[in-house]
Amino acid sequence: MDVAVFGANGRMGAETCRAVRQADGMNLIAGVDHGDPRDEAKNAEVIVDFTHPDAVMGNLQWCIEHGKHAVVGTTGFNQERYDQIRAWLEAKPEVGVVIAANFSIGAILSMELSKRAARYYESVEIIEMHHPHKADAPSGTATTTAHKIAEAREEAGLGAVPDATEHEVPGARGATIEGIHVHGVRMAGMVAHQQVMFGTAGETLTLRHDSYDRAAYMPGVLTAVREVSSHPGLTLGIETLLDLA
Ligand SMILES: NC(=O)C1=CN([C@@H]2O[C@H](COP(=O)(O)OP(=O)(O)OC[C@H]3O[C@@H](n4cnc5c(N)ncnc54)[C@H](OP(=O)(O)O)[C@@H]3O)[C@@H](O)[C@H]2O)C=CC1
Ligand SMILES: O=C(O)C1=N[C@H](C(=O)O)C[C@H](O)C1
Repeated sequence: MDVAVFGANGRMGAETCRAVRQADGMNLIAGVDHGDPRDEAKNAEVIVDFTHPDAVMGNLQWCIEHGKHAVVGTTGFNQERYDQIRAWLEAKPEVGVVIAANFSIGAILSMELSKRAARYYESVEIIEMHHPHKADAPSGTATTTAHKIAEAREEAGLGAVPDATEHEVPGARGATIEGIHVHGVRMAGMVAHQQVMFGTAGETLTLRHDSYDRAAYMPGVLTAVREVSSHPGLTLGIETLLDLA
């Protein structure tokens, strides 16, 4: 399988290029970075994107128009962006696009476990901690986790999380995503870490995941590269590809 990588010189792109080169049955035919022509990737069957929230939509439009399957790890997505991608895919129904905020198995399990735990706790908050070079906040993983928890809480009939705050320095309670407070830390020495804290009378539960090395993402990225052509349309997350959902 011929694979190209957009964002090839970046932290994740470089790791992905290494992983693809070493993977059985995969050839890295192009590594495209800022300023390089996308046409270098025109013979690829699958394109992996680890670029920037400002760049990824243009890259995806190009992939879909050129009939290329895409595996996207770049973050910064929202409903409007997903709707736009689905609209582009209407003209190319055979093309597969997999977008995952996190490819590491620990992060995926942490999101699944958070979804299961959500119904049992009146309180929940998310703390995401990353290296200081990250462009977006909150992280894509924290945003996705918050949406999953909010959905589970709604299904369970839970109301708003308890919070008596009346006086607040702006930002002190973090960002709010569907009613879930999300706090972001940017810290030298860190890679990617997340704590989901649940609380109810007399107890708390903390689900913590730590990524220490970008190698953690590669099994998930390679699975998505292998599977994307068998999943036409837009797939969000790799849970279904891993038989987890
Ligand atoms: N889904 C997941 O599991 C993970 C997702 N991520 C996400 O991946 C993205 C990249 O992260 P990271 O590798 O740390 O970031 P980096 O800044 O290290 O890498 C991004 C690379 O993309 C390049 N780039 C920017 N625009 C374009 C473009 N239009 N075409 C081609 N290349 C471009 C950048 O070049 P330049 O610097 O010159 O602009 C840079 O080399 C982020 O959104 C991050 O949140 C990160 C880790 C895991
Ligand atoms: O920028 C990063 O490093 C990461 N980005 C992703 C995100 O925004 O969730 C995945 C992981 O947290 C690392």
